[in-house]
Amino acid sequence: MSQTVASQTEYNYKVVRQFAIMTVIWGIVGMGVGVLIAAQLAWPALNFDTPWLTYSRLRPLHTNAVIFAFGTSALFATSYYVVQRTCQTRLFSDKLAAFTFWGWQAIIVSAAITLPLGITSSKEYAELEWPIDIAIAVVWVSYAVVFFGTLIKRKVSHIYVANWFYAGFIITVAILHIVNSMAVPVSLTKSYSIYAGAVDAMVQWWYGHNAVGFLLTAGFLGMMYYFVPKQAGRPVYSYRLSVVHFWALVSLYIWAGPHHLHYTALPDWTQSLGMVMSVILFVPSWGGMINGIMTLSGAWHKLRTDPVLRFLVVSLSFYGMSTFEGPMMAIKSVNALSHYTDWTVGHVHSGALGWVAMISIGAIYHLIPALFGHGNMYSIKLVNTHFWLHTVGVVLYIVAMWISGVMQGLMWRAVNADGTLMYSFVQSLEASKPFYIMRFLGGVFIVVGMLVMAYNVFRTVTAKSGSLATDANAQMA
Ligand code: HEM
Ligand code: HEM
Ligand SMILES: [Cu+2]
Repeated sequence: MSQTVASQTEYNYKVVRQFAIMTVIWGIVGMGVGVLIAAQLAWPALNFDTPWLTYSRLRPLHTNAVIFAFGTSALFATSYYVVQRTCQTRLFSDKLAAFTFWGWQAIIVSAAITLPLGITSSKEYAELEWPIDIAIAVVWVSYAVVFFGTLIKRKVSHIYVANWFYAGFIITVAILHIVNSMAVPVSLTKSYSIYAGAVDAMVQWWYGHNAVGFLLTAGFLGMMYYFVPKQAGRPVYSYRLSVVHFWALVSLYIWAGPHHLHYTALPDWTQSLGMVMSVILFVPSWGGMINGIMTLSGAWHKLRTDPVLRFLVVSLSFYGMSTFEGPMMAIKSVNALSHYTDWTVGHVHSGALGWVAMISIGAIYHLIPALFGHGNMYSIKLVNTHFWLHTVGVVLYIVAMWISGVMQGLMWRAVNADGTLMYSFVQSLEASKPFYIMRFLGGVFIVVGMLVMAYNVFRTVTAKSGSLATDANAQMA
């Protein structure tokens, strides 16, 4: 406890606390909207004939809320924490850090207002209109100044590998966002991309794919390299592997975007290049996963008693699964079946709910007690309950989408002896309905888990200092 007080004066934990709490809140909101749109797909009456409640407007609200509010708040919280701890110095500027917090929250609120109103640039994961885009660029550059400023004034000579991944994520997202958002405004709420045709599509998916590679992957690998060793109480399995797979990952990811544009007007050689780079990308991805999982060598028994560690390790298994599935789906003949189907949506959520959400949830469970002066969460049992609710939910979601996705792909390509289509599109929708209900149920499990987390966090934050057990095993027994 005294150590915590000392380090609180030395480090800026306020901004970390703020982002950590908002991670939980935006997680509930973003995944709650996910459950709503999942329900709309099963029961279309839930669109209520109201423009701002229609699926088409709420779907981007979901993706923006989970990626840029939930996931990115987790990245802000953990990167600000990790960079201070590993550089043994306070953040470069408290004021600028506070600006990134309030600025980012303001951007999220403006997204939550404009998207349901139907104000959109129509570029996936970059829907926000130009005034908000400019605000994002300003906040992001401030984030870079705080992060790199802190790295520069570090008190140790070495730069810990987690910071390499956070640094790669911060720089690349800035470049992706600025290049892809270049547009000519025609009014305050409408603009047109400066790119046209196939070039516009390629820029968009260079952005979209690398948002996955650098935000949803590299950033969270930074998280992995700090929180997995910490929670396991073991050093990183191989430091050399971490550096090698960092450089391999960043230099390969950037080429793989065309796998989103197979069989389009994009030149064929570009599609093949994207395919090959995606297949090779499997290697550094698994390098990272193996390095994380092997960090548990000698600490495997802790998985039995520590649900926080379980969140972190299971997230790595999902990371391995989605980065095996992704290269496979990038092969043109496989993509011919998977594209436009729910298989893609299943792949997305094994990455998003399995990898991104689980590693974030694990990291937040590690952070909350540390930030609020406790040895542990209010209830380890409730962390365990959350772990199972989330795991069951993700499995229901992914399995439902695999089945409906492959089924859709096969139904759409089935032909009769005379060459006519065997099934109408509506028949494929009817066949999908049970799986949409199954996905909805998976989502309900997950959101209930998030509410359990919110209660546990609330009780931890408001507990009298020193009143919570410090030994996880004692609580579990
Ligand atoms: C309770 C949890 C969740 C539920 C029920 C849910 C539900 C959905 C639904 C119904 C869709 C639309 C699928 C379609 O168009 O057919 C969707 C799309 C999407 N969701 Fe989620 N979601 C959840 C959590 C998350 C999380 C945590 C993330 C990211 C960290 C995420 C990222 C995405 C993305 C990127 C898409 C777009 C996929 C694509 O275009 O292929 N979701 N989600
Ligand atoms: C080696 C790693 C990976 C490769 C090669 C890969 C490849 C692919 C491919 C081929 C698609 C389908 C494109 C289409 O048919 O439209 C796809 C979609 C997608 N993947 Fe991955 N993937 C990888 C890892 C991941 C991870 C770890 C995540 C999430 C954390 C993720 C998130 C997504 C999203 C959000 C989409 C849907 C984009 C959209 O259409 O809206 N991917 N990926
Ligand atoms: Cu991609």
